[in-house]
Amino acid sequence: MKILVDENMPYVEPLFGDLGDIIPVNGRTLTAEQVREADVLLVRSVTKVNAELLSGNNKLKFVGSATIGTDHVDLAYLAERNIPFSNAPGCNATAVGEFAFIAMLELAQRFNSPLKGKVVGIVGAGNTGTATAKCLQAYGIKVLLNDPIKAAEGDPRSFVSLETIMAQADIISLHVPITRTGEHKTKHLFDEARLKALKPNTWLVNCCRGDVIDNQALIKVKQQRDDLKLVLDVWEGEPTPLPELVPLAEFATPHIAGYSLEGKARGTFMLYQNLCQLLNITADKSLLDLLPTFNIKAVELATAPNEKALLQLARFVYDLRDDDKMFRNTFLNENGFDTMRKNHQHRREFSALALAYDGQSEVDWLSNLGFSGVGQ
Ligand SMILES: NC(=O)c1ccc[n+]([C@@H]2O[C@H](COP(=O)([O-])OP(=O)(O)OC[C@H]3O[C@@H](n4cnc5c(N)ncnc54)[C@H](O)[C@@H]3O)[C@@H](O)[C@H]2O)c1
Ligand SMILES: O=C(O)[C@H](O)[C@H](O)COP(=O)(O)O
Repeated sequence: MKILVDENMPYVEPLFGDLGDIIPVNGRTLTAEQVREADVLLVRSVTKVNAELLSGNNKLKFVGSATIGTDHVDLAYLAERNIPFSNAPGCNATAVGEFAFIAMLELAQRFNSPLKGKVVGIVGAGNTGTATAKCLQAYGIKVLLNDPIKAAEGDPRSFVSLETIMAQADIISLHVPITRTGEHKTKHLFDEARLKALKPNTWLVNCCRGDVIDNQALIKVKQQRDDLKLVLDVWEGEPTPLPELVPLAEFATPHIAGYSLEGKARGTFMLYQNLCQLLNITADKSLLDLLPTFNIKAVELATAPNEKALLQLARFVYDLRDDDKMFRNTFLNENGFDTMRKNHQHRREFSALALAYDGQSEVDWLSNLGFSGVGQ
């Protein structure tokens, strides 16, 4: 069995090695010719999976995408050809939630404006939005959720309108899929009018898809409004963001909010489970065996951390400033965006770091935030 795999998918060999021959490919430049003889195709978000790519292959048994988003996949075409497909919903939700939370802590430190006490509006309350809310609520932050689709489905959480978020939130974090049609379409959900209407000193965080914000309009508005602070992980026109926009963001990264080692491993693992199920074989590998031990055994806390100390703890796990600096220095290089993604040293999630402290109840919130070992 020929298994064609995006070269940026970790842990393929230990998981799929027994199932067939693994052929790593560049997902961005993958051609129909390369795919012609594949039995299994495993992609990430940069591969357009459609008739143009697949029509020359009549033996494909499975397509998997180790991502949450499916906007790069023509699902109707796969269904028409009866080619089973699965993605990996939730695989990198914790990674994105922690990324957004850490970015907010970094902004708070940079502008000497504590996160504690602010109101955060989350637009899109699915896997990544909920993971972001979980971090914020663990830290005692008031969160407003906007998700008209979930609200209509009867999700029991409280939801507010986008207008309420615009009026009340100090920070807005975007977690919607990109959709271009329909009542709830998200393409340019933040257009010029909405960007202009952001209340003074709003922090806007985008870790979902670049085109949810009109990037040209964002440049225009941001040039007139220094009070707005931006965290941008995703960009219109990836892998070529508008060069004027990058310097306008406080933190700028090349679509790596979901790049935790755990998140990427989970994505590959979910595809492994789905393929095993399809082939009717037992999935006997374990996700836990894949992950290396973290390089810090435990951090002993003498007191419950204040916000500054919390950021220090978070930086043990992920120092966003490093990725931001590297991105600014390299995004204009040829293939700079993709090269940084390919060579990215995936960070760990909070759960990799064990904390030790004597008075458990004072730091319960740290385990709710995801750190392990607190009070054990
Ligand atoms: N930067 C990254 O590395 C990264 C990582 C993971 C996911 N993503 C992107 O983030 C998106 C969200 O991921 P997820 O796992 O949370 O997906 P999800 O499907 O679990 O949640 C998306 C939520 O958005 C809601 N929604 C849709 N349209 C909306 C609208 N107009 N207004 C408000 N809510 C709306 C949906 O009802 C859903 O609950 C993905 O589709 C993907 O594009 C990016
Ligand atoms: O949709 C997703 O899951 C994310 O956007 C994903 O993490 C993007 O990473 P890629 O698949 O491009 O490596």
